[in-house]
Amino acid sequence: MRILADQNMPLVESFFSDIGEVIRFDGRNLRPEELSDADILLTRSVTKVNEALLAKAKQLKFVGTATIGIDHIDTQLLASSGIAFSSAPGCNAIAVAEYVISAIMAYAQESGTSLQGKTIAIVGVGNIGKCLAAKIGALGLKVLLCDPLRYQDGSLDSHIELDDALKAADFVSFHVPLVKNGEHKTIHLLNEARIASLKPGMVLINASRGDVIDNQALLRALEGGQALELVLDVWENEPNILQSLLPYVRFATVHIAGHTLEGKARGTQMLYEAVCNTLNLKPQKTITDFLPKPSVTACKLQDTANENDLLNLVHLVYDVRRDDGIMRANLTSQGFDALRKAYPVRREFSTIELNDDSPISDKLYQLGFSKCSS
Ligand SMILES: NC(=O)c1ccc[n+]([C@@H]2O[C@H](COP(=O)([O-])OP(=O)(O)OC[C@H]3O[C@@H](n4cnc5c(N)ncnc54)[C@H](O)[C@@H]3O)[C@@H](O)[C@H]2O)c1
Ligand SMILES: O=C(O)[C@H](O)[C@H](O)COP(=O)(O)O
Repeated sequence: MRILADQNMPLVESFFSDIGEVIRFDGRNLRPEELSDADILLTRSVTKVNEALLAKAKQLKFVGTATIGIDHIDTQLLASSGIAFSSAPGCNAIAVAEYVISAIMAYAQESGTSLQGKTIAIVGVGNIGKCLAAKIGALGLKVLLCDPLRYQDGSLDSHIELDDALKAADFVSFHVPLVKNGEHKTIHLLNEARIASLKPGMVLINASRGDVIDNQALLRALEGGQALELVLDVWENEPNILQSLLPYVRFATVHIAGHTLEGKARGTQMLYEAVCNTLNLKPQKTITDFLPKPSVTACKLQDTANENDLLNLVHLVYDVRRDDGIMRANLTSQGFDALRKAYPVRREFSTIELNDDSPISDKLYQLGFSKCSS
């Protein structure tokens, strides 16, 4: 069994070496000939799986992407070709939610803004949006949910129209899939007219897909003096992004919101389970067999702990400004993809255990920190 796997996918050898020979490829430059004798193809988001790529595949049984987004995969083609397919729904939802939390707290700290009573609109309330909504109340933010599809199918009790959310909220965070056609298309969901309608000074966060915001229209608005705060993890036309946006962005990162060690490893595990299912094998391994122990695993909170300590703990685990600094310092010399490949280790809040008897313990648990096991 020949298993082709993206070079940026962790733990493939650990999970798959009992199933077949693992051959690594460069995700942006995979050639159709490389698939001629492949049985399994494991990608991340940068490989377009389409008719041209599969032209020479003769024995492909399974295609998997260790990501949540599937806009790079022609799923209809796979179905009509009898090739099993799996993505990794929710694998990095916690990582993206923690990215947004870190960014909002860093913004509040830098601007001297109190978050108490401020409003966040979450656009797209699937795995990530729900995860974020469950956590963000710990910061005192009021949550508005915008997801017409989930409201229509009855899985959401409340829904605010996007145009109303954009005028009302203090923070707007996008968590929609990239959909290019149809009634609920999301390409340029935030178009020129909607950008013009944004509440002045609003904090706009995009960790979904770059094409959800018209980047050129955004740049024109900013150059024209529109007052906006921006947190951008995703960009139109990655890896060749519109660099002239950068000076206007408070926190800019190279599409790494989902890149915790746990988030990426969960993606690989989910594909391992899907391949086992396709091949009628019993899965034997989980990420806990392979993930390294974090360097900090517990903190002791005193009864004097306060909101400042909450901020410090969040940023002890993950401060988005580390990644913003890396992007600004190295984008021109190293390029977008190289920075993604060399992404430093990042762990999730849950890797830290905290005692339950401090004034901020419950809020930190809500954000995702763990309770002391002893
Ligand atoms: N930056 C990153 O590193 C990163 C990581 C993971 C996922 N993502 C992106 O985030 C997206 C969302 O992830 P998810 O796990 O929450 O997906 P999901 O499929 O669980 O949820 C997406 C939600 O968006 C809703 N939606 C669709 N069209 C909408 C519209 N026009 N307006 C409002 N809501 C709409 C859907 O009804 C659904 O509830 C992914 O598709 C992916 O592109 C980015
Ligand atoms: O959709 C996703 O899951 C994310 O966008 C994913 O984290 C993208 O990362 P990549 O596959 O490009 O490493």
